[in-house]
Amino acid sequence: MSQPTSSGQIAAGEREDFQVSRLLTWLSVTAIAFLVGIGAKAWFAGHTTHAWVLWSFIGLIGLNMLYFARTGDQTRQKGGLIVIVGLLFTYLMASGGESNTGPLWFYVFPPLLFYLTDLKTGTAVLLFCYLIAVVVFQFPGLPLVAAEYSMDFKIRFFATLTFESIFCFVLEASRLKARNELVALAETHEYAARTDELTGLSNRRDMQNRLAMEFSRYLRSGHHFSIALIDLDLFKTINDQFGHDAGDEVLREFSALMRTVIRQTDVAARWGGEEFLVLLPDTSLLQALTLAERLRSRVARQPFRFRGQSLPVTISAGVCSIAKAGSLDDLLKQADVNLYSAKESGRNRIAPRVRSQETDPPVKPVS
Ligand SMILES: Nc1nc2c(ncn2[C@@H]2O[C@H](COP(=O)(O)OP(=O)(O)OP(=O)(O)O)[C@@H](O)[C@H]2O)c(=O)[nH]1
Repeated sequence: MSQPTSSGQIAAGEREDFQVSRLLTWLSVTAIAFLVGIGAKAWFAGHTTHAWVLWSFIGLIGLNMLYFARTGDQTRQKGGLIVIVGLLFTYLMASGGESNTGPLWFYVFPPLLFYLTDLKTGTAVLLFCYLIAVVVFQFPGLPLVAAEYSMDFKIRFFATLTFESIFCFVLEASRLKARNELVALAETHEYAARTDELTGLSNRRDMQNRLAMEFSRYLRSGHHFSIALIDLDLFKTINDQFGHDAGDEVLREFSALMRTVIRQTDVAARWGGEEFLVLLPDTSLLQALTLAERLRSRVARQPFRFRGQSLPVTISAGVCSIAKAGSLDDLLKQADVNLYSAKESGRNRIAPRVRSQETDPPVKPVS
């Protein structure tokens, strides 16, 4: 049987993906605008090669955006952006940028990295970038390394960058913790809103939604479905004779038994009090009657016990197929009429009756 599922969780995931995707686009566009600006500044300062290198990064970012627009692959888009930005910062560090201020751009990296990746990957990439920075700073004679920095600058650069990185790590860790707690809380509330507390089955509201969905599926594609409205016989007597706790236990035990009898795709709900509704997708009336009969006979044979006492539990059910009804209201009304008729004919039975149904003794009302 399908238990209440978390459709909200999927929607939240999609919303988050959409937000990250918007942020990536915004970041890419901002990076392009900056590169255009600082490239132009370098150009007018006479550093034409530097300007061209900066502008070539615009092409890489543009290609990354284009790739995402065509494939929708957000993971690769993130990876691509991190690699491009990493390369850009390495270049700025090795070349010194303008007036040896290139490494200052590195401060943009830690928050970006921790937001776009998880904490582990972010830390690993950051440590790798630190390593590159150490190599560039310590070996100014290496090919492609054109800048040389004073010892004071290097110490302050690493000290402030380390402080910023730790700060970003802690902030991102607490952001993730708060987010996960919120998601868990939302899931708990959503589950509670769809579930009957006593039995763990769907509640009436959830069942009404599912019935509406199944009915529109039927209207759209002609998929038939049936319902069984089930009522525990003389339940008031059980409560009166054995106590309310015994009644609760019967409701729980019956629900557990019903779960084992119906299919994964069927949905069982507590419709109210001691009444249950089972939705049987892609099921004809005859198949639904067979299932209801199987459930009835399992309940009749199952020994229900509470604190050492044996409880007399049987069920009656009214079954109806959508093929016999013009609307959902009509379907529910007909199932109710059938349930009434099962009760009238002596309880512990299913209506409408088919010849194959077993005949267990009817339940006698206790006066
Ligand atoms: N223990 C318990 N009892 C409940 C709960 N919800 C409803 N009931 C009881 O279920 C009983 C239903 O009684 P009736 O509607 O008279 O029906 P019945 O005794 O089952 O008789 P028939 O339906 O005619 O077979 C009432 O006594 C309600 O108090 C519940 O959550 N727990």
